Amino acid sequence: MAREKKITPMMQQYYEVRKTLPPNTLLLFRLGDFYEMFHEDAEVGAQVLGITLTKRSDYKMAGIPFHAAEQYIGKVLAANMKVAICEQVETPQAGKLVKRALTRILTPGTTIEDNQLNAQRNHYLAAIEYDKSGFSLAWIDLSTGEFRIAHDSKPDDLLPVLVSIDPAELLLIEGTQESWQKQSHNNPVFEELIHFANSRSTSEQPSFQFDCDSGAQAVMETLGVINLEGFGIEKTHDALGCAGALLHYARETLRAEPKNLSSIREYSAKASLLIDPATLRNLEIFKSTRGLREGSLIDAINGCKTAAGARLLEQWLIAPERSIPELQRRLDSVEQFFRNPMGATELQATLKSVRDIKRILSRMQNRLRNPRELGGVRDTLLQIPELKSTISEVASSSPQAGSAVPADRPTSPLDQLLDRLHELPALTELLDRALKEELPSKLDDGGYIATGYDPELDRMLSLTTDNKVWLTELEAAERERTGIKNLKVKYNGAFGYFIEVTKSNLSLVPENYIRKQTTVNAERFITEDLKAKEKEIFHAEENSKRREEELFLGLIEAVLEESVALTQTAEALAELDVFCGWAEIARRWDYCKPELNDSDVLDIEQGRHPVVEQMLRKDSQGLAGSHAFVPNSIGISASNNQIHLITGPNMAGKSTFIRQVALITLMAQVGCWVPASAAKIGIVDRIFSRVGASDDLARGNSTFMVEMNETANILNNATENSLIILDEIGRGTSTYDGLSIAWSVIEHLHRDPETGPKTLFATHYQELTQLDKHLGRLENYSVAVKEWNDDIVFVRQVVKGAADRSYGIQVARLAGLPTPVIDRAKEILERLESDDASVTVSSPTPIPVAKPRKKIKVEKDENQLGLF
Ligand SMILES: Nc1ncnc2c1ncn2[C@@H]1O[C@H](COP(=O)(O)OP(=O)(O)OP(=O)(O)O)[C@@H](O)[C@H]1O
Repeated sequence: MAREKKITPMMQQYYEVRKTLPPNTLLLFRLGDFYEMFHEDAEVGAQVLGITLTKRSDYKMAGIPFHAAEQYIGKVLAANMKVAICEQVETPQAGKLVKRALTRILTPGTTIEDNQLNAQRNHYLAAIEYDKSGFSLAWIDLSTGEFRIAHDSKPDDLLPVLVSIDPAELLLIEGTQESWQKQSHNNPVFEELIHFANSRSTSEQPSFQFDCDSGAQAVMETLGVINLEGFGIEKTHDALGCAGALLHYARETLRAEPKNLSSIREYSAKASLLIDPATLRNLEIFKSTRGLREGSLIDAINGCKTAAGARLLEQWLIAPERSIPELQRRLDSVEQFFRNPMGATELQATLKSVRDIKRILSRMQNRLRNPRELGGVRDTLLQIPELKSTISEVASSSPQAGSAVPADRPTSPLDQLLDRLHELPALTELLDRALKEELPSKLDDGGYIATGYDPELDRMLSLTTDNKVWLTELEAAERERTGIKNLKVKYNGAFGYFIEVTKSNLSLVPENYIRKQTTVNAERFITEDLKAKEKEIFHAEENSKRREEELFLGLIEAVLEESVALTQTAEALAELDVFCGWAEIARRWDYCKPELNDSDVLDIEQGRHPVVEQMLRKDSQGLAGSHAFVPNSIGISASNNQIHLITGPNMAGKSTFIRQVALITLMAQVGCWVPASAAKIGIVDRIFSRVGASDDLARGNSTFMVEMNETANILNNATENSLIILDEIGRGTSTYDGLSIAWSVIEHLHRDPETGPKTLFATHYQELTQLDKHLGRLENYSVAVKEWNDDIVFVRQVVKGAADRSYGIQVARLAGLPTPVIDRAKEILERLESDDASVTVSSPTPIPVAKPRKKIKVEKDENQLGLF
């Protein structure tokens, strides 16, 4: 009979913890100064972290030093895996098994450690449920305490916000992904959801965790309220199930209640400007088509000096507004700083020394505390009085820069900001008095409480310093007594304090020295006196360390008592940062304050593309602005000139123009000033785009399929308050199919006799320009070029009227196509345009007999047009 292998008590402890963990989790098991992984975890860990795999008795092991654990954990999370931390929870004693406990599970969406978060970006964990009642969504940022829910019967209306928040981790009900796969056939919503789930860490959870009633209960308990009315949320809100799932997951991973959640807000698609996922990508709102921040709108309009400011900007772009009063408040606030550049610059300089209070608070509330972050609270609070007085000065100065400050000033849009900035003098004074100037980042390092703050600590510390003096004196005295000139009193972790005598002096060692250790060149001794003193020193050090930690916890408590005021202050600081940044960008790039109204008109004078303009300026450094952006105006209204059909040569600037109109509208609806000389923006409910040809092979879609999916989405969801930009629709298929689709799309958008979504339609189909004769609200525009001999010069000016030709061959020549190819193309074009398929052109290869271009004649036929 095989003898059963005996498991050591420590490994028993390990297996107990290991069996409770969720799948895809690596267990880091603390053994002294290392976190060890065993068995399969060790194999996976060694591979993911690039560390050595070793074998101990009959199991595999891999370890990482505990002090460098954070960087290794970051790598595991980046590989979309979870990390469970099992710590030693008592001081180890020889011969006794040390107690261990699972203290935390870190997952991609719940980590709150500073070095695992991107300071400039929000870090969300989201839960989704999609059933008969519609689409429910909840998301949480444990690193800041933001908590939101949303429900909509139309999933299309919540996809924009889901894609924009870009959660690091997603919770779904068990079996969800499989059911989405089954339903995805030709259903763009499911396709988008599958793609979305595949591109991030996803955990499927049992369905009871998504139960609405228990979700409501969990939310109330976590927020410490008896109902949710104070947050404007019904107890029966459909997304409370998702919210409950998030809380359950957060509790499981933190191994405690999340302590930094104090409110929950509902996101309403109806109150927001919606930008569907395709348009977010096409307009390069959060990242460029190359997947980088550089080249995106958010990058172009980010003038923030603090990470919290950058995160607020992201939140505002995630949910652009439709509420004019809120947008007006933002625009007016920017104006104050725009008109007071000195004040704004001063504020920005001060903001640089402000710390990320929201994230610091979240960590403190969830038991991750260190002296340096506590010092961050102090350093920030110390700036508040100065910040407030500068803001007051800015608020007091009249809109005309340089004019006198009125004694009794009228209310200012900045008053609201001032009210939310709390000085908290008592807490500031306490932290200032209690903490040293320079602070360690680890609590264990000690030495962070200032001298004079606590007499008891000072007494204990003086004991240890006195003891150290005693040791120096002992060294001098023993040298004197023994005559050993190089005798040293030293310390190491294994033996504590000892006297070291080199081998050559051993004959001089007195009798009371007790030999402890021999090294290559010396012997180490102790004495009774030295041991007694050592005990005294250790005792004093331990006591002072304990006392210091007690004081530290007292300070943390004092900070947490003010967490509401501190959170408000942090939020106000973030706003201040966004406003000052926008004012600076507005000055640097000559932006204007848009006028907002609820009309159906967009009226932009001398508008520019915010990103292309900045790129051109960068590229033209040293060329005295020879590549300056050419501004263009537009006046478009849903009830008057609803559809602008824009033709013009390749490379003329059609796409840039239609995108800039969409971006300017979006910028106005987040409250930012806009790149134009004047702009009147009638609030829009949605921006749609069908731009460029991008295939989506990863999702199994061809270029044309993507194009048609996006077009279908637009036609099904656009309202008369929407803005649509369509770029070369129909180009992904044969000319006639494409032209016919483009044509009927225009007719469809124009079908209502009174009004329709404002549409900018860029096309190379010259035939469409004739539609203006029959569609009353369609106008032709073109991007002008100048002809010079056989060449063209781009002037980038949008003018009224249709373009006469495409100049594709001239542009191809500019692109460097070989001359014979260009000449041949011209020949072919002439033949095709001659309408005569029978003409033989002398050429190396016979020209394929193409179907001649049909002339299109437009005839009035009630609502439809005739094709001949
Ligand atoms: N108003 C402008 N001022 C200066 N440069 C511009 C302007 N508009 C466009 N450009 C430059 O011209 C380039 C081509 O513009 P764009 O892609 O908009 O042309 P297009 O007419 O849509 O071309 P195609 O029909 O081939 O797609 C842009 O990359 C940009 O650098």
